[in-house]
Amino acid sequence: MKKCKESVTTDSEKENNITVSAVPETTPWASKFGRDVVVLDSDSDDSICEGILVTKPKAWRQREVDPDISEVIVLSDEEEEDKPSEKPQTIFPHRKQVFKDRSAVEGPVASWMTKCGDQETTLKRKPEGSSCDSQNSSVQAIKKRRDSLTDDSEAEGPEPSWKSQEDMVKKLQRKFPSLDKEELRDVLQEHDWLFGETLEALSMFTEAVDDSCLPEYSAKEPESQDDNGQPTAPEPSLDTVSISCSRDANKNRKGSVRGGRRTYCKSRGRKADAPSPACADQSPLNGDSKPTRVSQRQRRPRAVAGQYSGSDCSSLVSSDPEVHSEYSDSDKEERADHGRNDRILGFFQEALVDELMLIAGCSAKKAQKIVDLRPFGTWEDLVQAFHKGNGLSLELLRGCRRVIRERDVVLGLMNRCESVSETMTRAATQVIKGGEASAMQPEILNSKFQLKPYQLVGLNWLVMLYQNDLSGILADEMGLGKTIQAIAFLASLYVDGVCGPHLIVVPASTLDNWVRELNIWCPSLKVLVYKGSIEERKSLRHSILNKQVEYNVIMSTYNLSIGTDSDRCLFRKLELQYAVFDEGHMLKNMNSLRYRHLMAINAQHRLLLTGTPLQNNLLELMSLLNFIMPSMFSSSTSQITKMFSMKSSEEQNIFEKERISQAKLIMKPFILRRVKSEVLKQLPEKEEVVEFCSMTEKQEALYTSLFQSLKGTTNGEKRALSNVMMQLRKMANHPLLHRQYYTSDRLAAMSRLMLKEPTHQDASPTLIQEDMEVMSDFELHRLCLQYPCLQGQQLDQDVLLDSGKFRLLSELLVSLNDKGDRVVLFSQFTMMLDIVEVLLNHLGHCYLRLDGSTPIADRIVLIDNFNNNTEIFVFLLSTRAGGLGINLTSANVVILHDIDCNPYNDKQAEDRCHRVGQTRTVKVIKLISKDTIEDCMLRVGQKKLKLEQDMTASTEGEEGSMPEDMATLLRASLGL
Ligand SMILES: Nc1ncnc2c1ncn2[C@@H]1O[C@H](COP(=O)(O)OP(=O)(O)OP(=O)(O)O)[C@@H](O)[C@H]1O
Repeated sequence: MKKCKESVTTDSEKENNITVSAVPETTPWASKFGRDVVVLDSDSDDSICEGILVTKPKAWRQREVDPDISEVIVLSDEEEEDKPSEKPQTIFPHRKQVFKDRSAVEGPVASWMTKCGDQETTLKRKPEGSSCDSQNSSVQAIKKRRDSLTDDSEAEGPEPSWKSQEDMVKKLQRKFPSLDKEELRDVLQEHDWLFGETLEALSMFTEAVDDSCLPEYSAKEPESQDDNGQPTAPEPSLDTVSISCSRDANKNRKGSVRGGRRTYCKSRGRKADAPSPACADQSPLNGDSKPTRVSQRQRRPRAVAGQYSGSDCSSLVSSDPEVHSEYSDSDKEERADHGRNDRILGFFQEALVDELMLIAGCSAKKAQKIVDLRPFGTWEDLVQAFHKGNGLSLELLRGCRRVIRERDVVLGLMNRCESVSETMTRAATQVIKGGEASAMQPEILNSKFQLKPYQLVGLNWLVMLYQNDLSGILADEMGLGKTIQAIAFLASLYVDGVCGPHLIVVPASTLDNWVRELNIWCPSLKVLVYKGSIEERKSLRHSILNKQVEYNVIMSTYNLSIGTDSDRCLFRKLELQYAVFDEGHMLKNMNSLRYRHLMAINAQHRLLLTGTPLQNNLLELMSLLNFIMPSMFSSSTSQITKMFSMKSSEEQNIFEKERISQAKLIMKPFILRRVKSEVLKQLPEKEEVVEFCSMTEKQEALYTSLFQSLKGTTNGEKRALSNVMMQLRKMANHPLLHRQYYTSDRLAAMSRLMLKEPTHQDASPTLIQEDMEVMSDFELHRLCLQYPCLQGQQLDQDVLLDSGKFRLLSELLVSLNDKGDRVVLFSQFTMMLDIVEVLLNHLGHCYLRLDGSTPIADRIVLIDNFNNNTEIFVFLLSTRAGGLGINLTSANVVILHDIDCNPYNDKQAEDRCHRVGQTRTVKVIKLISKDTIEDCMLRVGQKKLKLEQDMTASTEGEEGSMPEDMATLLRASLGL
């Protein structure tokens, strides 16, 4: 073997991005085993494996105690790189330590761990009887960390415990029965869990009711009904709700519902006296002066009232004379009541089944019943139809109003976005009229390089956004040169006298590459890299704040820029012009702590760069939009969340399509996306091949037996299923990721042997065995290589190489090598990469390796080595560490040893080779273990990719016909 550089032994795998989604039983895999199948999905927060819960802090915080979980490993929500590594003290130091007892980690405590970056707060396995100490010490450690995190006066206060949060939500729900739990949780979160503030803010909602109204609004059927289903007892009416709400609203017509957003305004430094996000609607783009959000909420329904045709309708207004006399004296209110009922009537008359199902409590069956009962000529007809006999209740009418209100918010947002689009159209027309001059690249850009036509378009688009005081998302496909366009844009600002300071936040793995590109493309921009140890950063902060360093651009990573209170404080204080976020899809979760911290960065404008803006659902896209334009979106996040997280019963029906077109409309002004096939015609092809590998006989037997043993244990429980999936995935890839060769008897013998090692003389063999029991065969094999006393216990080479994928891979690599191809090979599992190394050594191939444990400084060196030294045949990369932002155009073959549950992660990985600079056809080979869980993952992944296609598809007839000339390109890119 010719291993070109010593590979680093990695940490145990971190499959911490897993959720479960159901796969129809009809899939071949499912039918083969005759059971429900779920597939792990990369966006979840945790996975359970063999009773060990591997979770993220947020998920753990939200998790109920699960008796199946014996141990907990809490990972960070953050990316795995560039965190200070706290090496655990274990019997086998390379293994991750675990919380022996989950009760040692309270939800909120765990949540604080997110703030500590990626430090895996873990416990040492201790002899029985001492576990208590360990638990205490872990709690101490966490508490200590928690304290240290709350030191900074500018830092947010600690979040209350999960239980207190729940209590607050419940209390609010009693007060605001029309709002659902998630919505209330959102608002509480935005108000930093200050109950009083939240209550005050919520009181401004038109839907607020006081406690005295509560019994009336409980969501239950009327006590008794007459033959027509009409309530015989006084029934809480929809309008009663609105009337008492109006009272609250009238009292509080001031400020924003989400006063918590003040935090944002405060953090915006120079914009501190600017209007709150809601007020930012008063942008020059929206010529009309905007009402406060409260009044917006009240007006919106009227603005679109009449959308549904209604006939003479009597309202469900309460017959209570007191209520009536007190509030119904306003003609306006009355008209509103009628309008509202008209719309409800119209909705029930016209909505599709899926739309009806948006109403809380409206099942598919009920929705179908409503459709069958049509037409409803009048309001009375409708009310009469909603009775128990029909399986319907009047509660559905109230629910309908909520749905209409949510739609109105989204509609209002769409209107605003449309108006922004119009302004952009005007600006684009001017750019086009400006001709060549507007298309030139900034003179301070290195003249050795020429921006490509579409990159000039991108540059102009960014300039237009800036001129219109908007932020945006440059979402070109991976490898089209987003980095370069962003640099060109900063250069153009510099030429126009806007010299910074700007901040560029990037994943650790791409930091050095960015610095290099900045230096090459625009040496005039002075770059300061904000990284290093806590001490080094402290000194940097001092220099920055005392203006002792000159710079235009500060470069930092996602973790370091918000790693500690002091880091966060720096970027809240600095008055930045632009904050650029590379791989902006990292901000797809608006509930994450990272999101909130980054949101607090004090920048006039934000620019997100991402090649995969839309990964799982429209909601993630909304999260990105909200990040860049909180002024536009923050008032609608709850509604948007609901609107875009609704599941439709049928795939791609009219309703689904409508939502996609709504999302398109909303994002249009803020997102620019081009794909390679449209703009980079000279780029060589990318060929994709799926290689279905039969498992080896032994592997197949093990897989089936594992499947059988897992079969009874799941009971359909989602979490248990995720455990099953992970175990099957491992087996489908390589049996050594499990443990079966090292039986318990063998481990008992080995643990006694271990006492011969000077390092383990005083250890307890029972504990050693206990530690060994949780290791995989491959880890144990490695242990045997490490300790002389275990020599002779190693696994044989044929066992190490016994996997279906290896059989195929061996042949494949030989033939690729013969052809002079160069390969990058990705795997999700670092341990899998370890085993692939064994194969490469066996075959004598020269290789390099990069994964999460590779020091940041070494990464660019490794990448350069690979790109420059054609002797190196294979580059092994973990999908997570090596899949983002790096350039490996010297390779022309990408092998995905195992696919990701999120196909966009695979796409990112593939495009390390398929990008500007590639001269050969790129072959992407996906290895799939035949008749295993991987089959399903592949299918589900393909489905997911469809959403992106739908979102980015041009209108009919335009596809692939994008012309190359500057003006038309610009028009087409902007969808004008
Ligand atoms: N106009 C150009 N001339 C020469 N080289 C270019 C040009 N545009 C881009 N490149 C090169 O192409 C490669 C890909 O560019 P870049 O890294 O900016 O793409 P990206 O869209 O940011 O990719 P990713 O989404 O993967 O981060 C880089 O090596 C870059 O230097």
